[in-house]
Amino acid sequence: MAQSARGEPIITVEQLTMAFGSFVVQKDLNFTVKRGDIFVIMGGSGCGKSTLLRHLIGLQTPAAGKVYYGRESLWDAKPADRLSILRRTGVLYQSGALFTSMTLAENVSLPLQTYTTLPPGQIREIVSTKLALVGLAGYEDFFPSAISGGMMKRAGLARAMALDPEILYFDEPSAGLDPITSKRLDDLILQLRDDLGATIVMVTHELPSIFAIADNSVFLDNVKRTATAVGDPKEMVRTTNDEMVREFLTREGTLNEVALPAAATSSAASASSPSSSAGAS
Ligand SMILES: Nc1ncnc2c1ncn2[C@@H]1O[C@H](COP(=O)(O)OP(=O)(O)OP(=O)(O)O)[C@@H](O)[C@H]1O
Repeated sequence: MAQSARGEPIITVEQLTMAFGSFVVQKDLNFTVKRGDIFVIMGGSGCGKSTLLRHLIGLQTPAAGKVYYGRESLWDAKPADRLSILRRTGVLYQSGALFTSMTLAENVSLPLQTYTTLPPGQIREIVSTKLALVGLAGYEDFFPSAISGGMMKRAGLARAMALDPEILYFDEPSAGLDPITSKRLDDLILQLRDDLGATIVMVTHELPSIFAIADNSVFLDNVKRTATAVGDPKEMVRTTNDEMVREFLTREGTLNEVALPAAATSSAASASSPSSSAGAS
């Protein structure tokens, strides 16, 4: 795909239906991810967030509908073309998914060894650059068992970035991290987006993260089994008429912790109060 400017559509999902056999997980999904955005896939447990991620990264075939990268339809492309589309993406799995018997340098070098013919010296150099980008300079020879959970996530991130992807996918990056480490990871994700110009698509239900770093999002409703809201979550929390979306975005105890505009906080708080909820939708 030709390079396009920030803000142009990089992924377009059209009328996507996802199913396991006759069990429809989500139907008729429509949304666009713009280049340079941090896009969040959100929704309650079991609504299909990970399944959607699997459709976007080429691991699961749609029951119906399209996933476009630029103008190329991922699932209509020939296998070799699909592979070259997916080569432009990197994935950070929930656990960090590092190989425990390999050092951090060996883990990060894997995609480079698998997909490039670069000489070992150059691979070592790239690996050190990527580890430095995520704050792990000097940790090349450490094994995953010798570092913390947050560091493992960052090493996973360095590996996801090894091939300089245009799009980075994160599956619940903050899962299992304490709030401070999680906030640092958010800052790192923002910094990487700004420095590298990458587009980031992230599955998460961490409200502080969602409000702090998302530019855009889709909300998957696990009862209606379709997307009931698309947009910037900071706007969504103020403007939604959907009870489920509002409940998700104003979960008790979290509104005070996130940096919402004052108007959003008061509107969301009043919307969730018993007196106003009757007219909420
Ligand atoms: N391999 C599978 N076969 C059949 N059903 C599946 C399979 N994988 C997931 N499901 C079902 O599909 C639905 C969506 O699952 P998915 O893991 O995508 O949800 P999720 O939103 O990521 O959940 P969570 O927030 O709990 O991680 C669930 O009802 C799940 O039980």
